[in-house]
Amino acid sequence: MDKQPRLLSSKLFQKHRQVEVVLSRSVLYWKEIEKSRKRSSCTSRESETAHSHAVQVCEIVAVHKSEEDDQGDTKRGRLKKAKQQSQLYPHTFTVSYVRRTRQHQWRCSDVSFHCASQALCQQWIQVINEQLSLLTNRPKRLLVYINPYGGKQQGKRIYEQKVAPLFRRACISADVIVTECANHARDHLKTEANLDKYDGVVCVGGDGMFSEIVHGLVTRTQTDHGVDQSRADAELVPCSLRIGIIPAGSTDCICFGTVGTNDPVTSALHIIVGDSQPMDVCSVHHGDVFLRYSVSLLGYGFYGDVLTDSERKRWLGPARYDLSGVKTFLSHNYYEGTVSYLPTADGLGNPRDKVQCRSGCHICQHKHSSKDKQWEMSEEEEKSDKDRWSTIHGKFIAINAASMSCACPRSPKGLSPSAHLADGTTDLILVRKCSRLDFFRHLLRHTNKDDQFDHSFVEVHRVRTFRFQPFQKQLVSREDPSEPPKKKGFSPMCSGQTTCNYSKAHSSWSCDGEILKHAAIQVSGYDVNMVKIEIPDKHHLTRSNHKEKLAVSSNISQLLAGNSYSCYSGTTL
Ligand SMILES: CCCCCCCCCCCCC/C=C/[C@@H](O)[C@H](COP(=O)(O)O)NC(=O)CCCCC
Ligand SMILES: Nc1ncnc2c1ncn2[C@@H]1O[C@H](COP(=O)(O)OP(=O)(O)O)[C@@H](O)[C@H]1O
Ligand SMILES: [Ca+2]
Repeated sequence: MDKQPRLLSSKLFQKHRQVEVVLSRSVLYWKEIEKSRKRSSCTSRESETAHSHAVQVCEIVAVHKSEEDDQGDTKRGRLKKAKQQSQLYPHTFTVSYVRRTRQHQWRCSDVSFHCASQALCQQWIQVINEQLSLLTNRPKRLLVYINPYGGKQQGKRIYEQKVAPLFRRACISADVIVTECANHARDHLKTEANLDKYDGVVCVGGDGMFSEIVHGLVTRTQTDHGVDQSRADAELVPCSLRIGIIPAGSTDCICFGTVGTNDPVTSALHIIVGDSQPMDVCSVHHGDVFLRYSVSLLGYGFYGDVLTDSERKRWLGPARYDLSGVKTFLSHNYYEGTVSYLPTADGLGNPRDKVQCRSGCHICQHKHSSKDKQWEMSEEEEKSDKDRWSTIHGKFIAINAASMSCACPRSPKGLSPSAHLADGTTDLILVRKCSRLDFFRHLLRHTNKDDQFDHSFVEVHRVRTFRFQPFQKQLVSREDPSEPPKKKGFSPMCSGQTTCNYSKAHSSWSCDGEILKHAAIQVSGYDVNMVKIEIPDKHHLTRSNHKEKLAVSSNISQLLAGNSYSCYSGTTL
C-alpha cells in the first residue's frame, strides 16, 4: 500500500463485496475486506491481485456520479444479500482509469463504488476531482484537426467514435476542424487560429498531417517573435503548445515510434493524462531557402522514389506503399552524390549501441539539462567543428536520415532502432550501390532481429548536421563542405537547363512523407525542444523489468515537474 498520508478512506461496496477504499495523493487503492487477512495484496503502478487493486491518481481519467447504477444493482440483485446491500448503499460513483493491455495498448476501464450516503458519495467525487485538478499538465481545451483524406479515409469516424467520447468523459472541450484541402490546418494555425484559447493541438491523420501542424505552429511562433526561419542558423523560439497525434494515416511512424502502437484509444488516453515526450526537429534548407522541417525520415533514393511513385496511387490507401515499394525495389536505381556530415561528440551513443530510447532516456535528458556542461560544446570544440566534417562521395541506393527510430508496423524496430527522440541528432544511413539480392537482405532485416547495418555496403553515423549534393557532370562542387554553402554554389541547380539535363539522375527527398523539390539540401537539428507532441512513452516501461520501471517513472516526473517543456504528452520537436 502507498506510504503517503490518506486523504480519504471508507468502507464501500464494489460488485456486492465490501471493500476498503483509500485515496492518497498518488494512489487510489481498494481491497476486499473479508478475505484480506487470508490472502496477500500488492500495489503497483496499476496492479491487481484477486482482492486488491491500485490505480495511480495520474492515470484516473475522470470520476462521476452514476445514477443508473442504483437501477442496475436492483436488476442484477438476484441474491437477497445483494438486494439488501444495494438498498443500504444506494449512492454510486464511478472512476474511469487507464488500464494497460497488450503491446503498449491502453484502455479506459470503469470501477463503481456504492456508498451509504449521498454526502459520502459526493465527498469521494469532490476529493478525487481535487486531486485531478492538481495535475496541471492535463489539457482542458484542445484544437483538433481531422484529415478526412489520409490513410483509409477513416479519420472522421475514428475521432467521433473512439476519441471524442473519451475527451468528453475527461471533461476536455475540443474545437474540431475537418480539413478541406492540403495545408488547410497549416495555414489556419499560421494566421487565423486563436491559440491563446487552447492547451494543445491534436491532429487526426498520419505523419503528413502531423507535419502540417508542426509547420503551422512553428511558423506562427517564429512570426510572433520576429524570427526569420529561412535562415539556417536562426535560433528558433520553442512553441508553447503541445501537439497530440491520433493515428489515422498510412504509416503513422511518429505515433508508433513514440507510443509503441498505432491505436487511437491509446493515443487519446495519453493526451488526456497529459503525458509528454520531447522530440527532435531538424530543418531542411536549400542554400538560403528554407524547405521544410523534419521529425521522422528524410529519405533520398529508395524512400524518395517509393514516395513519389506512391502519390500516384493514393486511391489504394496505405497499400500504395507496398506496391510502390516492390516497384522501386525492382527498378534498383542508384544515385551519385556527395554527403558531408558533422558527427556528434562522444557521449551521445552511436546508432549501433543497441540502446533504445525510452521514456526518461538518460541521453535525451542530459541533452536538455542546461546544468549539464558535459553536453555543451566549448568554444574550442565549436571552432574545431570545421575539421570534424567528413565527406563521402559515392553511388547510393538510399540515403536516410532518421531523427527517431521510424518504427512502424512494417518495421517494428524501425530504420534506426537506437535513434533517440530528443537528443538533437539524426542517424544518417548510407546504403551504397549493391546487388539486388544484398539490398533485399538489408531490407528484410528491418522486419526481423538481425542488424540491418551489418553489411559492407551500409554505413551509419550519428550526426548533428549534414549536407547532400547530387552529382552533376558539369557542376562538380569543389566547395569545402565544412564551409556554409555559398548561394552561388546551389543556384545553377535551380536553373531550368541544369535541372532538366540531369533530373533523371536525381531522386527526390521524402521528408516525413512529403516530397521536397530540391535534391541538394542541408539539414541541421535543433538543440531545443521546439514543440511537444502529445504522445508519451510510458509504453517503454512495460518492456522493462520492475527495477527499471521505478527508475524510469521517477525520471518522468522529474522531467515533467520543473522544466520549461512541461506540457501534457509526448514528443518535443
Ligand atoms: C522484404 C520486406 C521489406 C520490408 C521493408 C520495410 C522497411 C520499412 C521501413 C519503413 C520506414 C518508414 C519511415 C516512415 C516514413 C513516414 O514518415 C512516411 C509518411 O507517413 P504517412 O504520412 O503516415 O503515410 N511514410 C513513408 O515514407 C512510407 C515508407 C514505406 C516504405 C515501404
Ligand atoms: N482535406 C484534405 N484533402 C486532401 N489532402 C489533405 C487534406 N487534409 C490534409 N491533407 C494532406 O494529406 C496528406 C496526407 O496526409 P496524412 O494524414 O499524412 O495521410 P497518409 O498517412 O495517408 O499520407 C498530407 O500531405 C496533408 O497535407
Ligand atoms: Ca534524434
